Amino acid sequence: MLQHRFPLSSGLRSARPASWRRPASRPAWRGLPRVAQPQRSDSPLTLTPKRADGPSTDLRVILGRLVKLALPYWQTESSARWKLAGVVGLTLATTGVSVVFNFLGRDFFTALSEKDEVAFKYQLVKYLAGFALGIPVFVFKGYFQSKLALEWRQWMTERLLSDYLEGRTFYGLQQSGEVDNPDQRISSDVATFTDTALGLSLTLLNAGIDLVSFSGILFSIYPPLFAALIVYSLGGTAASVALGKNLVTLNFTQEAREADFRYGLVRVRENAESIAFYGGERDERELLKERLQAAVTNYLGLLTASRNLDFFTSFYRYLIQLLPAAVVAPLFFQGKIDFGVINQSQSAFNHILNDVSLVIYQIESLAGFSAVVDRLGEFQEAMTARQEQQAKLASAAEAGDEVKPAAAAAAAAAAAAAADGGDGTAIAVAAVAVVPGPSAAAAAAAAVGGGFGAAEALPGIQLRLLAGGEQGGDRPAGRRPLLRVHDLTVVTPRGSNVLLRGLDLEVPPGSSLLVMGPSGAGKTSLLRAVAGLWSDGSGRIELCVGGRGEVMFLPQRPYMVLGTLRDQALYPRRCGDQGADPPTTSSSSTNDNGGASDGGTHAEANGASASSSPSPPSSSPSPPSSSPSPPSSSGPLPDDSEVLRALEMVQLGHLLTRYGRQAPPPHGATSARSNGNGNGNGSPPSSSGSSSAPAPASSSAAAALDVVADWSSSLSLGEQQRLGWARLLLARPQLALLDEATSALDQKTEARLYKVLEQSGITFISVGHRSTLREFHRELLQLRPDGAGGVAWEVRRLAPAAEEVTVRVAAP
Ligand SMILES: Nc1ncnc2c1ncn2[C@@H]1O[C@H](COP(=O)(O)OP(=O)(O)OP(=O)(O)O)[C@@H](O)[C@H]1O
Repeated sequence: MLQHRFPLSSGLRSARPASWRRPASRPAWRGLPRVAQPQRSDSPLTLTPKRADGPSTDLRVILGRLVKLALPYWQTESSARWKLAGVVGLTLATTGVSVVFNFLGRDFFTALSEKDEVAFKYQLVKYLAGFALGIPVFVFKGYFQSKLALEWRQWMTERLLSDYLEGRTFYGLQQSGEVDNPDQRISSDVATFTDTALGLSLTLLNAGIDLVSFSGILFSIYPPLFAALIVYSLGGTAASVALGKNLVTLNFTQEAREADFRYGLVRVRENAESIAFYGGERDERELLKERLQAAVTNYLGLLTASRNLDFFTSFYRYLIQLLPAAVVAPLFFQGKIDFGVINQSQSAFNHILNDVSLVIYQIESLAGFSAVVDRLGEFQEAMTARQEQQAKLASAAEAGDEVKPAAAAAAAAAAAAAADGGDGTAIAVAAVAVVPGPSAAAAAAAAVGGGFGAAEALPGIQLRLLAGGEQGGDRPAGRRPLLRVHDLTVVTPRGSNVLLRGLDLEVPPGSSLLVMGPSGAGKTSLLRAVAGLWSDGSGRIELCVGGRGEVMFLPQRPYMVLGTLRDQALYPRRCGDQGADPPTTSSSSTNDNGGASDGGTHAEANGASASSSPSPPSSSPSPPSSSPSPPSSSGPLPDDSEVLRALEMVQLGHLLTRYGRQAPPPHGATSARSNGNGNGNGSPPSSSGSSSAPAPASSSAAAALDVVADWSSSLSLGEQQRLGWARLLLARPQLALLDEATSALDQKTEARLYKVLEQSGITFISVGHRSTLREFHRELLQLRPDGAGGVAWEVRRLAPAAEEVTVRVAAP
C-alpha cells in the first residue's frame, strides 16, 4: 500500500551540515537537526557568559514565543498568506487523494480475491490512473511548502539581522554575554524554525482532516476497532512525552557545543599567524579536542535518550501492525465483508494511527523544534530589551533630564572648597559627589570599595546629539564645543568596575585632545562612551555634530573588511548610510560648527565644575585653504581619484603599484566610480573632486582598487593603520577618535599623518602612550591612579609648551 505520509523534513534541512545527525536507519528520526541549550556559565568551554538556567520547558512560554516569532511574517506579507492558502489547498488535496487510493485499493484487492480478471484489469488501470494524477499533488505540495518556508526564512533572517545590527545591539549583546552564538541562531535556527513550523502546521492540519476522513471509514467497518485504536494511541502519546522530555535539553546543548567547536576552528583560521608565531598548535589542538569531546559526550547522551525512546516507539509501532487484520478477519470468515475490506481497514487504521500518534512519531522533532523556539525567542527578547533600554536613555537625554542634580551640586560645592584652598593652578575642579543620590552613592562606594557591584545604581550615560543651537547657550555658532562631557562616570559592562569618575571636559571644533594614562586606566573606555558604545555609568555627553556618522573611531588595529582595496578605504561609507541610525541620540540635526576651526573659546561655567576653560591657543589653525571645510561624511561617495589621493597621502602609494600589477585587466574605464581625477598634490581629498586640477590617475593604480585580498593578513599593522587614516581623510567626520592609531608607525610618518589631519580641520581626540604625541595636540587629559583604587584626571593645555597650564583637575 502506498504510504502517503510525507515527513516534516524538506530541502532546506538537507542543505545544512549533516554532522551529528542520527543514523539514517533509525526509523523514528524525522530529520530535525539537534538544537542545544546554552552552556552553564561555569563550563570551561563557555566563550561568553550565558544564562544559568536551561531551555524553557514551560509549554506556555514556548507557545508564547512561538506565536511571537511566527505571526509577524503572516501578518505583514499578504502575498505569503495567499501562498499559504495555496499550500493548504494542496495539503487538503493530498488527503483527498489518500481517501481515493483507499477505495481504489479496496476494489482492487476484492477483484483479485474474486479471481475476476476483467474487473481486476479494470481496477488496475483505475489504480494506475490514480497514481498518475495523485502523485504530482504530493510532489507539488512538498515543493511549494519548501519554497514558502524558504521565503519565510529569508524574511525572518533579514528582520533579525536588522534588529541585531540596529543601534549596535550586536555589540551590546556581545558585551553582556546574554545570548550565546547569535550567528548560529540567525543562520541555522531560523532555517529550522521556518521549515519545521510550516511543516508541522501542515502536518497537523493534514492529520486532523485525515483523522476525520478515515475515522468515518474505520468506524463504518468496525466501531470496536476504532475505539481500541484511540485508547492505544492516546496512552502511547502520554508515555512518549514523558520519555522524551529530556531530549529538549539535550538538543539545546548539542547546538551550543557544535557552535563552540566551529567557533574555535574559525578563531584558528583568523589568528593563524599569531598562533604560528607562538607555536600554539598543541594548545589549539587540545582546546579544539576539548570542545569536540564536549559535543561528542552530549551527543552520546542524545543517542542514549533516543535509543530508549526508540524502544518504546518501535514496540508501539510494530505491535499494532497485525491488529486490524486480526480483528477484522472473523468478519471476513463469516462472509460479512469482502477481502478488499480487510485491506481497506488496514489502510484506514494506519492512517488514523499515524494521525493520533503524531506526537509519538515526531517527539524528537518536536523536542528539537521547541529548543529552537526557545533559542530564537530568547534572542529576540534580549534584542528588544536592549533596544528599549537604549530608547529610554535616548528619550531621557531628549527630555534633558538632569540625572543627578545632587551629585552636580556636591561637585560644585567641592569645587568651591578646592578653590578656597587655592593652590593657584586649579582653574576648575570636578569631584566625586558625596551627597546622597543614586549615582553619587555608587560612585562614592566605588571609590572606597574598589567598585565591584557599585555601579548597579547608576542611571546610565546620556549621550545627546545636539543641534548647533542647543549647546553653548548664547555663545556664537562656531564657538560652541563639539564635544562636552559633563560629570561623567564610566563603568565597565555589567557594572563590575568603575573607571573614570566625575569627568568634565569640552572639546571645541578644530581642537585636539590627547588622552594619556597608565594601561587599564580607562582611556579607551572614555572613547567607547563618547562613541556611544558604553552607556553604563552616569553623566552626560553632548556631541554637537551632524549625525553619528560624523564621529569616526580609529582603533589600534583597524577592522579590515572583506572586499577590494577600495572597499577598505571607503569603509564604512560603502552603503551610503552614514549619518543614519543615531539610536542613542536625542536629536539629529545639522551642526553649525561644521568642521571649521575657529579656535573655539570656552569660558562657560558648568554646573559641576564651575569651569572657566581658557581660550585655545592663538596658534590654532584656520582650516587650510587646500582643505574644503564642510564635513563630507554624509556627502557623495568619494570617487577613485580621491581614494587614490588619500592612499598617497597616508603613504600607501606602494600598494597601488604592487596591487596594480596583480589587478584584473581594466574593464572599460578604470572603474565605474573613477573620474580620472587625482592631483597628487598632497592636499586632503576633496569631496567635490572637481575643485583642483588633478593629474589623471594611472590606470594600473586605479585597477589596484579593484583587487580583492585578505587584507588583514596581507598588510602589515602599520599599513593597516595608515589605511585607517585614509578612511578618515575620505570620510572627513567632524570628530575623530584615535585609539593608539599610530602605535605601529615610525615617528616621521606619525608626524606627517597628524599634520594632514590638522590641516583637514577635523577635530580629534587621541589616546596614546608616546610623549611625542603631545606636540600634535592642544590639550591633554592625563589619567593617573588616585591612590585609592580609582583614577584621578587632569586637563592641561599643551601648546605653546611654555604656557602649559592646568585647565581642570579631579578633586582627590
Ligand atoms: N568589555 C569589558 N568588560 C569588562 N571590563 C572591561 C572591558 N573592556 C575593558 N575592561 C576593563 O576596563 C579597564 C579599562 O580598559 P581600557 O581599555 O579603557 O584601558 P586603557 O586605559 O585604554 O588601557 P590600555 O592603555 O592598556 O589600552 C581595564 O581594566 C579593562 O580590563
